[in-house]
Amino acid sequence: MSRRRVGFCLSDKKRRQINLVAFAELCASHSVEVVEVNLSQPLESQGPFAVIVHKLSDVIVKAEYDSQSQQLLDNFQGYVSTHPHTVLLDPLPAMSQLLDRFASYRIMSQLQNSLRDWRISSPPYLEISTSDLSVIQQDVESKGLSFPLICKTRVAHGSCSHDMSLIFSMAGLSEAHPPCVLQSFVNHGAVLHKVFVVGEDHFTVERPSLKNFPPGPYERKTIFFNSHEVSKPESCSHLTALDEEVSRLPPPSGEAMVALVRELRAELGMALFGVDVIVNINTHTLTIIDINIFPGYEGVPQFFSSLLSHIESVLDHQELKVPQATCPSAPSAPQADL
Ligand SMILES: Nc1ncnc2c1ncn2[C@@H]1O[C@H](COP(=O)(O)OP(=O)(O)OP(=O)(O)O)[C@@H](O)[C@H]1O
Ligand SMILES: O=P(O)(O)O[C@H]1[C@H](O)[C@H](O)[C@H](OP(=O)(O)O)[C@@H](OP(=O)(O)O)[C@@H]1O
Ligand SMILES: [Mg+2]
Repeated sequence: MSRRRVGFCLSDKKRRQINLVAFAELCASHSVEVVEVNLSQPLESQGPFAVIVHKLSDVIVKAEYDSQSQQLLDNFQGYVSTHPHTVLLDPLPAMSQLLDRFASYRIMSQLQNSLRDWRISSPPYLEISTSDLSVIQQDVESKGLSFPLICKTRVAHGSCSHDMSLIFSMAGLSEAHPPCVLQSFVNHGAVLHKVFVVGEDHFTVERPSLKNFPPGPYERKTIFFNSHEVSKPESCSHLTALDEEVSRLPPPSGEAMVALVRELRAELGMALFGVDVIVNINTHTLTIIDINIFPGYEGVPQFFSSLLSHIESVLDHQELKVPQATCPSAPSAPQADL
């Protein structure tokens, strides 16, 4: 059995998106064995694994309310804690924090301090846990949020996590249903810059995005939309078509993206993530609006080669660190709970 065995644990949607057979063939030519992990079977008998690449966000979110998903997660965590040399891409605690927009927006907000020289910021936002309208309105006022506001669910993954709304007035805040975040909307000319990170590499891809709106507040009905209607490569709707032509803004500089990705890698401790950046049409400030776990990497033809390169660097590091345990067979002392 190859010492360089890599397990893949993907959601059905992700499995349809990634041609794992083609990736396994590429890996085989580099003496890396790719194995699909069946989460509903004991991992011990499917292992050993030097690395496990996974997107368990579905399971983690469902485990909150579904015992079968909790069982799958326990099965996975049981294997991980008894195989400390198996490297996860990415670690479960790091992934879990990005499932919560309260946590990920705190990270984006803190990044402003270390990226100030690069004129990289993130919009003012509020964590909403109350349905008391007067409290929400006071907080919007006191925290200096500016209308329009974009309202997003606290949970950042799963079926309802992409349903959002644009709120234009204080009265419209009655449609902000907790737990959610309110984030100042930043006019950016309907162009989104998706930064896809794969280990030491990153790739920036332009995407359609929400159009500009006049600064508020003003009486206008709340607009409800799904983010997957506005920022996919083929997205084209009344929400993404500019009402008036604006001069195209220069894209974020390569150096600024290098600085952003370096800070995010250090902060998150992750290898597979995406960050959404827009350019403020008034200040030309680079504005971080979202961080994603293991995104789709659509528009990144180098994804497979970059992923393999990162996996090989992890395997080489393991072989340097623990030569005999690259592909651990004997479980070691259990690790602290995740
Ligand atoms: N503060 C903001 N200012 C302006 N536009 C925004 C802002 N936040 C989000 N948007 C717009 O809404 C879209 C979806 O927002 P966001 O990326 O947070 O949602 P999401 O569901 O996490 O998206 P995905 O998971 O597909 O990246 C963005 O691509 C952008 O077009
Ligand atoms: O267009 P992208 O690659 O950004 O689309 C991603 C999206 O950003 C989110 O990361 C989705 O993940 P969830 O939030 O978990 O739904 C990705 O869905 P996935 O099922 O492919 O992981 C989109 O690809
Ligand atoms: Mg996004």
